Amino acid sequence: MLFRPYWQQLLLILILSLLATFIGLGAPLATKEIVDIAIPQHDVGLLLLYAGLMLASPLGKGLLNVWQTHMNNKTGQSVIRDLNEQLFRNLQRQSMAFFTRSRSGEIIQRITGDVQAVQGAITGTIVSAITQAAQLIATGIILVNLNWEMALLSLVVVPLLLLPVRRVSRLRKNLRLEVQITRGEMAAQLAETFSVSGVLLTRLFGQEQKQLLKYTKLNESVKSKELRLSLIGRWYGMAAGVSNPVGMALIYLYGGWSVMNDQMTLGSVVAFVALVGRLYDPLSSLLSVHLEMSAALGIFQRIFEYLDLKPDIEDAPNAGVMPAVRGRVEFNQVHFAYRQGTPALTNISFKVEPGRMMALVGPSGAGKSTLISLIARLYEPSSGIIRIDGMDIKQVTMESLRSHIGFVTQEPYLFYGSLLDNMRFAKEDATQAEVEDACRKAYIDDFITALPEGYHTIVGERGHRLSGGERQRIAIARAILKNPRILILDEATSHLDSQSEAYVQKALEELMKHRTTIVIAHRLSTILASDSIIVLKDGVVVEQGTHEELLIHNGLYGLLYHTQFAAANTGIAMDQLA
Ligand SMILES: Nc1ncnc2c1ncn2[C@@H]1O[C@H](COP(=O)(O)OP(=O)(O)OP(=O)(O)O)[C@@H](O)[C@H]1O
Repeated sequence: MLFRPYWQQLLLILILSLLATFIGLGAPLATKEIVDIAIPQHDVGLLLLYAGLMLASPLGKGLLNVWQTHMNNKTGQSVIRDLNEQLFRNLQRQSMAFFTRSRSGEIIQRITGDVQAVQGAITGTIVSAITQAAQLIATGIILVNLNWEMALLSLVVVPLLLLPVRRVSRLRKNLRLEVQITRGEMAAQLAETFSVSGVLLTRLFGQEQKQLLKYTKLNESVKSKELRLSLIGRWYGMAAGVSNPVGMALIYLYGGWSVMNDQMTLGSVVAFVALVGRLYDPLSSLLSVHLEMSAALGIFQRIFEYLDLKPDIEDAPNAGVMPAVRGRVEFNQVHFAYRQGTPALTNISFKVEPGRMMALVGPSGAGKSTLISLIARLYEPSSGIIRIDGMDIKQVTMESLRSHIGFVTQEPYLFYGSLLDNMRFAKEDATQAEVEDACRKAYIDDFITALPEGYHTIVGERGHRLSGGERQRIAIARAILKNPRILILDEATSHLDSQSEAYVQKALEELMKHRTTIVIAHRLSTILASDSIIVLKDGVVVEQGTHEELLIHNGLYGLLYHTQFAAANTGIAMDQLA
């Protein structure tokens, strides 16, 4: 499948190999003529001719080999490039659920390590198999023509080579797979241990030794398995090496006896022995190709598992582009579960009119984050419909849907790069002026321009050089730049100092203007500013209405509200009280 686009190159390689093989066969045949004809007949001219042929033949073969090896590598490298790209593409299509159940280090290892592990098999083995097979066939034909009895005799050793192959290849396949799985675990551990949060956690809990031990164990296991892998290969190589002289001895015995009885010329025997070498070489190479391939097979399976991975959420076949919207958001009897049997959301229904603001409140784990993630189709409801301006979000492309939605999360992520690049993630072609304008509206422009490198300041992998409040305002500026109709906000629970808090609050007010906003609210001011409130508990809407209505009702919201008031001065967020 991977080689299909390169069939022309493969054909050319095959032709080049056949040509090289035939040209290479000239040397032993010339030996036969020299021994049988030129020397006995004292023909100097013929001797010179065949001697010349003996030189020309390897030269021609060598030149063709250089070209063919280049073609081999080119095809192999192209296949690897395609494989890498296809893996990347397919990973991009996967749903959030896939990434929450995978370890990021393992994903990286699968793309880099696994592809690297089969690189040898792709560039070297698959293509060299063609060459070796060509040489085997060409030599075989000539041998049969020279003397078919001896040709048969030379095959006596073949079973010796073939017998252990099955067992050896199964052993190697399993071992190679185990090595790759262990390497995946190592990569995952590396990624988790050396992430900023991982390092912090390890240091604070003094777990360095324990982690080192875990890593050492994995490392040691890779070493011993690699050693076993190569040892198995060596034993097999030795068995193959011993079988060659056995074949040669048989041929000399039979050939010598035939010459003594004048049934064969000496030249034929010499040429035959030289040619048999060319039969055994590709034969053992082919078998090593087989071994190499079977070892790589397990890894290929892992790669194809990733290539064939079907995304949980895909665009409908007839999905259209969501046009400009006014921003009416509606949930109709929506159910959702991360795992079957444990519902995270049950029968959720509500409407938010364009430009209005709805607050989500409720205890921790109630399903607030889950609910907002469904709007951008990060997860798929098990039943029910979510509509934007009356359009079922499943009937439009995810790209167009998400282009109308702005997300500001509690832990805004910043890629490694300049602040400007990070801002342009929201709008690729934004001019510097547009970026600055958005930052001004998000009350972060002053801070950025005061930095020595201003908008060109590099922010770390997770923006760790910035404080929580600054990061949030950057995220808000990013959303302003994107200018979506629908805004989804997860208000930070982490406490900012009152000045940062005021800045973030002002930035948010700017951002929410004229947009439909759904906010996971932790601050009373946000709740009071909302047009409607939904109270979630255990994935169910327990109360729904305006602040006044809910207060009169005096249920969970009433409780939350009063305790919030009581705690207002101590700065405890609403959900922590529930
Ligand atoms: N990826 C996931 N896989 C499985 N279960 C999950 C996943 N994400 C969340 N949950 C579970 O779903 C439930 C709802 O979680 P959710 O994060 O939506 O709650 P929340 O109301 O936003 O809580 P908080 O205010 O503490 O952030 C929780 O019981 C949580 O453990």
